[in-house]
Amino acid sequence: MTKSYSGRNFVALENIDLDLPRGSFASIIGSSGCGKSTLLKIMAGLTPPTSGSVMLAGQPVMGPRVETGMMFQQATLFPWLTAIENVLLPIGIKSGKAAAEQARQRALDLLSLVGLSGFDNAYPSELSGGMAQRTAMCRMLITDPEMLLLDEPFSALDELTRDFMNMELQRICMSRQATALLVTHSISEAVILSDTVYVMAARPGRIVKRLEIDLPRPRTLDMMTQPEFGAYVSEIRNHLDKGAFL
Ligand SMILES: Nc1ncnc2c1ncn2[C@@H]1O[C@H](COP(=O)(O)OP(=O)(O)OP(=O)(O)O)[C@@H](O)[C@H]1O
Repeated sequence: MTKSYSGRNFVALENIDLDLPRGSFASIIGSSGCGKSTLLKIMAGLTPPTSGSVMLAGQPVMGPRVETGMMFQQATLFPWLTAIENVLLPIGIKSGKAAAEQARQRALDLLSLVGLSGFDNAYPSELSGGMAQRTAMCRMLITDPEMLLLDEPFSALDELTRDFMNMELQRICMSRQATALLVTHSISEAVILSDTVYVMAARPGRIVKRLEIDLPRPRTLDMMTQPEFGAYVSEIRNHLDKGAFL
């Protein structure tokens, strides 16, 4: 697949070929501007590729689909809706108010799954950054998507909350057999979560390395201290553009 931005006569993505088996977790890591977000938008059906296509369960992706859930760096909750109203929003938009009401218990279950029992009626201004991202995670999961597209979802969180959320994400993906594609700037996050890490380089945006991470599941945070983990981190670092990471 390729993507050019015609107005700028600019090749944002060149010869991108990703294969994400059902239930697998892949990460994309690369320097700023190498096209990671563009790739995710194409996968989500938010923008078309210039050539090539995206297939989801054998069907071409022609536009946004309910089978695909997305999360971004910011929680992007509506401030005038409570946590549970935000979670139910995708159901309301897709199937109407009555369907959203019927899904209420499922939304409560999801909030409880991510440790937000009792916060269903809280407004976003009453939630911490981590709690807001957990609410956004519930909003993504309420439609039971097969495919999760995650654009640096936890990068604005402190390290402890981020580690916790990453382990939650793994647990949810494993229990639902969801397929996930994560964009991240963190090498260790990519290694601890992924079955496959794709390293991208810029101008034009392309994949320069595909690395299989052969660590057992479920992954645990203490694996980060193991020599195999360190070896994966070093290998990825070697393939990244010099100076792209601090
Ligand atoms: N709508 C657009 N029109 C023209 N050029 C664009 C558009 N969107 C992105 N680009 C260009 O495509 C390239 C890739 O952008 P993209 O946002 O996908 O990169 P990224 O790897 O996600 O960057 P970052 O890590 O900084 O978020 C950049 O050079 C950007 O300027």
